[in-house]
Amino acid sequence: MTKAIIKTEKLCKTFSSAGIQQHVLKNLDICLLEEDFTIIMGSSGSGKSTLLYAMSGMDKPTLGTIDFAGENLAKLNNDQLAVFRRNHCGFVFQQIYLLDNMSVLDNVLASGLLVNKNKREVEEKAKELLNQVGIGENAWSKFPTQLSGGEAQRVGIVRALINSPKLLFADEPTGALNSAASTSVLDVFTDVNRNGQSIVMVTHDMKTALRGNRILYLRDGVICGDLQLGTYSEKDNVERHKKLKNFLAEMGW
Ligand SMILES: Nc1ncnc2c1ncn2[C@@H]1O[C@H](COP(=O)(O)OP(=O)(O)OP(=O)(O)O)[C@@H](O)[C@H]1O
Repeated sequence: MTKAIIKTEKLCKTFSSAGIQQHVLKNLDICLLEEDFTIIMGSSGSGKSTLLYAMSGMDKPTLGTIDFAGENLAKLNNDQLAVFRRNHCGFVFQQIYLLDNMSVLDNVLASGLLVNKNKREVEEKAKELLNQVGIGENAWSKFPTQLSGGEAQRVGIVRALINSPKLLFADEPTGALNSAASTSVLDVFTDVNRNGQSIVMVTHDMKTALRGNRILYLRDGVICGDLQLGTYSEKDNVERHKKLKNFLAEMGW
């Protein structure tokens, strides 16, 4: 049976500013499964990024618990959380901040060596992953400013994967890319998920959402829809598109 990778119970997040409280996440009980490619959708301001940050331990919940692969995140102090994130989470954001003064390969190695001190092993893995996402040897010594947006994002994905995270978190990873670059980046996510990597991704984009096998819809801090789409395949895209479109229409998207 597939195991849960994340389980939240009564997860709440409230922001306070100028004496006003905003309840952004409201009593969320969510279970994400290993090897799933879960998509989080919802209108702007519904709490998607806040949920992603809470589940990854980047931000602490106001109330409730998060169990991440058997670890209760509430029991970890800030330093332990930082180590936990480094060892078990990968992050891909809309803007990829590669270090401009380092080559492509060194950017990836810098992250890998934080966890594994064996440079030969890390380098081998970095090269394998770079090849896997279509960043060939001729690009390894390039600097980030010499890359296209899509290439930089693919390097960002490799950097996020170098420490074999249990879960890859992505927040609008194709938001800044044109259509062709976005497709090549989505193909990478599809491939890594097919290799067993669990992914949870926030997106506003239907084409991106179609890559997931499960769609959670967040409205006003509450999960109000949960669609099983089945595993992505290039073949049944019309059917998937129809199913997702109907679901989103029901959600009032
Ligand atoms: N650090 C913060 N301090 C105060 N309010 C915040 C903070 N982070 C988020 N919020 C508020 O929480 C609400 C939800 O924000 P969040 O970024 O999670 O929404 P979202 O669904 O990801 O939106 P979008 O699709 O526009 O990115 C917003 O009203 C936002 O202003």
